[in-house]
Amino acid sequence: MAKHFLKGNLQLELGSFKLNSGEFELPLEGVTVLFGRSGSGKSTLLRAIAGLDKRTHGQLSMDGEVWQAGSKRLATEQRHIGFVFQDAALFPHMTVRQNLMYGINRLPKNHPTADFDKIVRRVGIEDKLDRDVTFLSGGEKQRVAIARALLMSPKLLCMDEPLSALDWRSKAELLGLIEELVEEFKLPVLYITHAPVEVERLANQIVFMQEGQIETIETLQQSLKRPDSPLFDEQGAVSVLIGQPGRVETGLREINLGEDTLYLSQTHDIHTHTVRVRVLARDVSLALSDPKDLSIINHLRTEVDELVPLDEHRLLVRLNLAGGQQLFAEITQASAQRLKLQPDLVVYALIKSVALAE
Ligand SMILES: Nc1ncnc2c1ncn2[C@@H]1O[C@H](COP(=O)(O)OP(=O)(O)OP(=O)(O)O)[C@@H](O)[C@H]1O
Repeated sequence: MAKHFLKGNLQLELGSFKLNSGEFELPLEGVTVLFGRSGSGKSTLLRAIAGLDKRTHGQLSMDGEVWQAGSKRLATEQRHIGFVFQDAALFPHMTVRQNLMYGINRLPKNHPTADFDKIVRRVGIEDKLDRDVTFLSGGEKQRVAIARALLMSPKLLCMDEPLSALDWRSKAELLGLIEELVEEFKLPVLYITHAPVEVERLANQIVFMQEGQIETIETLQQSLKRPDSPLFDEQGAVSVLIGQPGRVETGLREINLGEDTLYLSQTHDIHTHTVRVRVLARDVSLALSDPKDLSIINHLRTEVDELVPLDEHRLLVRLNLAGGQQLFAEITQASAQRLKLQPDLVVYALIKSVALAE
C-alpha cells in the first residue's frame, strides 16, 4: 500500500491548450512518470499539481491536505515540493554553496531541512562547493539542482526532463544516482521524460497523457505487458526483469531473479538493493531444449504464455519465468512454426550477457 496519495481533477487553460486531467487518484510510491507525446500537457499538469500557475482550477489534495479547491490554491511554498528542471536553473556567478544556501535561508523557521553535509556528499558535489556554477558541466549542475531540492526535505520531488540536456555518459550516471536516492530517501517523485529507458529504469507507475487529459494510469509491469505499449519505440518490445545484485565473477555480474540467475557483462558497483535489467525482445532467442555448446550465457527455462503476431513475418512470444516474471522474445513466424510454439510449451530463452543493460 502506498503511503502517499495525490487525488484530484485539475483544469488549466493556456491559450488554445486545455488541460482537463479528469479525476485521478495517484498512489505516490517511488517514481511516478508522466508520459506522453510532445504537447500532451505533461509539464502543464506538473505545474498545476505544484501550484505554479495561478490560473489552475479544480480539486487537489495530497494525503488529505487540500492543495486546490476551485480557484483557491495553497501556495507552492507551503506544499513542500522540491523541483529539478531540464535546465538546472541555478543562479549564475554564485558558488555552489551560495546556490544551495539561497533556498535554505528563505525557508520558514519551522520548516525541516536535511543534513547539508550528508546531502552534498551523497550527491557527489562536496569538492565543488566553492566553484562558480557557471563553470560546472551539465551533469554537475543537475547534481547541484538535485541537492538543492533534497535540502528542502520535500514531501514530493518534481523532476521535469532532468536528464534531457545531458550527454549519454552523464545521463547514465545521473540515472543511477536518482535511482539510488529514490530508494534511500523513500521520497515520492513525479518525473517527466520522453525516454522509455528512463521510464523502465525508474518508474513504479506511469500516467499516460493525451491531449491535455490523463488517458490511463498503469504500473510499469502492466504497461510493459501490452504488446502495443507506448513505451516501445523503434527498438521494439522490451521487458524489465527485477532482481537482486549478486557476486561478480569472471567479468560477469550475477542478478538473482529468485528461481533463476541472470549474468550481465557489466561489473560496476551497484548500490541499490534491487536492479532492473532491460531486455530487448529482439535480443531473446528460443530453443526447445537447453543447449550446452553455445557462447550465450543466459539460458532461462520458461513457459510460453501467449503468441502475439506483429505482422505477417514476425511475432512476439510472451514467456513466463519460474519466479513469476515475464519476458518477451521477438522471433519470425517461420521459427515459431518450426518450433511448433504454443501456450504452456517449455522453451529456453537465450540472452547474450552483453545484450543486457542494467
Ligand atoms: N504559457 C502558455 N501559453 C500558451 N500555451 C502554452 C503555455 N504553456 C504551454 N502551452 C501549450 O500547452 C501545450 C502543452 O504544453 P506542455 O509543455 O504541458 O506539454 P508537454 O507534454 O510537457 O510537452 P513537451 O514534452 O514538449 O515538453 C502545448 O501546446 C504548449 O504550446
